[in-house]
Amino acid sequence: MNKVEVINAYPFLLNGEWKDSTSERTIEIESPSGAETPGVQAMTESEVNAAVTGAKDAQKNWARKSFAERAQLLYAWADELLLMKDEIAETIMKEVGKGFASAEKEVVRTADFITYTAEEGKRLHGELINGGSFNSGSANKFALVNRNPVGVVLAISPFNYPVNLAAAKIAPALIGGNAVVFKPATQGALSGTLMIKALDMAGLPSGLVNLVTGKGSEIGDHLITHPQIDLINFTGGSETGKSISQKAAMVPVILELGGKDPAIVLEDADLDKAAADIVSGGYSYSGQRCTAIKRVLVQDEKADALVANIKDKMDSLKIGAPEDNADVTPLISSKAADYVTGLIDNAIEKGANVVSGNHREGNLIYPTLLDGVTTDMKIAWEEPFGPVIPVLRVKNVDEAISIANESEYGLQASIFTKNMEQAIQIGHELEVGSVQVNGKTERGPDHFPFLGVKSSGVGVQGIRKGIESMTREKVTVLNMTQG
Ligand SMILES: NC(=O)c1ccc[n+]([C@@H]2O[C@H](COP(=O)([O-])OP(=O)(O)OC[C@H]3O[C@@H](n4cnc5c(N)ncnc54)[C@H](O)[C@@H]3O)[C@@H](O)[C@H]2O)c1
Repeated sequence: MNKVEVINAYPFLLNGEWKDSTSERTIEIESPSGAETPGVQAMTESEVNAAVTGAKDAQKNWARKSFAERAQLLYAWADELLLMKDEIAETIMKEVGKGFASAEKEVVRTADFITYTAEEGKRLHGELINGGSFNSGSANKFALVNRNPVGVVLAISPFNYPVNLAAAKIAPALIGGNAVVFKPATQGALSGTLMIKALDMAGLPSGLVNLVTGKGSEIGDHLITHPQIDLINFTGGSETGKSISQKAAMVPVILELGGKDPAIVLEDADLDKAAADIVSGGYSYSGQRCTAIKRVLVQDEKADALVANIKDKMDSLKIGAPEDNADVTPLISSKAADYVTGLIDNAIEKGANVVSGNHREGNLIYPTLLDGVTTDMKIAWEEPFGPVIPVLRVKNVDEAISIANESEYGLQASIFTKNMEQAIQIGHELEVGSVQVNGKTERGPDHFPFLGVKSSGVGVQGIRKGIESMTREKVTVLNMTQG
């Protein structure tokens, strides 16, 4: 392979070669903490076309390989990633403002994800169905059901886990026999490029994964509507996701979108545990997580005690620079910080009490706790993607369920109670993909199924489900000669 050595802007990988764009345009990456970073190439439409057609060609050979052969590439990729752990973690830290220790964890988790995916792929054994088990069927018919690749997967990832959420699309796609066109988020593209460099070092066949860089708003539509894209696997905001799914027409989509995950705290809850989980679930990485706790619904009787407990625990949050491993760091952009400030201001205007926070230095928003939030405030419904938690006091369980379900989102929900039976009953009522009983909302471990309903997504991921979602069943019917 050629070396990735351009200083001003990273090259992209197209059909086995690291290249600069003929557009001679590059895109600057603005570091949230003001660190110096290179940019990425603004690819032209014809380069994007070459990425898709190159992937289409490479996929044919790859699909002929056995699961065990495909797994070898993934094992080697995981090894290379770990060798590059420090370099990638430093890039994540600078590019998206994540604390160094968390960035390192992201790389290690990604290597684990890739290795597990290789193992899981080897266990896709297919199925044999006997026709005689259907009343009017025949015992002389057998269906052999195998999983075949869909073809070329377009993987579009968000900024917040630029390595993990990208590999969570690429690895299952590859083990399933697909090729991938990978478009990272602009902030996240440097970490994404290094991750692909590791894959290239691991022996990636030419064209099997092509890297496309450029602004989503400029090349996104061209990519999504490209006739040789066979499946779109997107993680990002709900509005972008909805627009992608409309434009994709008959092309299957997997969408992991926004959330407004509630922590529902019942009167018998262990308040200390609930408060600790709300603080880490709501404020870590400044709340820039799809599964961050984004609202608290607490029964009136326990609200004062819970709010006081959360406030106490917020004192231990480290606020500042990603280089110092702070929990709360500057938000990804000034636009993102303005949005969060707007939500806080709207809540205060409408009568919410600031228990803690509401202080801003540049893009750094101090962890903010708002009490007395009511359903006429924007913060009750909108996803801040920042370090602010609204507390809504409810009369009873029914009101908590009703407010939880009124949201357009349905990613996850937490229920804190000692009554398991009640937790399970409430869980059944909640319109979300996953319910966490006595734990914060979070993704993973990565082999658990992961999905959102309503505006939070379409399709299921989580290692095995991800492989299944990016392959399709192929049925071969054997009609045996009658004896
Ligand atoms: N459900 C999940 O698993 C999950 C995980 C992480 C983040 N998210 C969500 O992602 C959002 C934050 O991430 P973000 O700010 O990077 O999201 P975003 O929607 O701004 O961008 C996501 C990706 O889409 C690309 N994009 C933008 N416009 C496009 C277009 N017109 N066509 C094609 N691609 C386009 C971007 O370049 C980026 O790669 C939050 O809403 C968060 O909840 C969801």
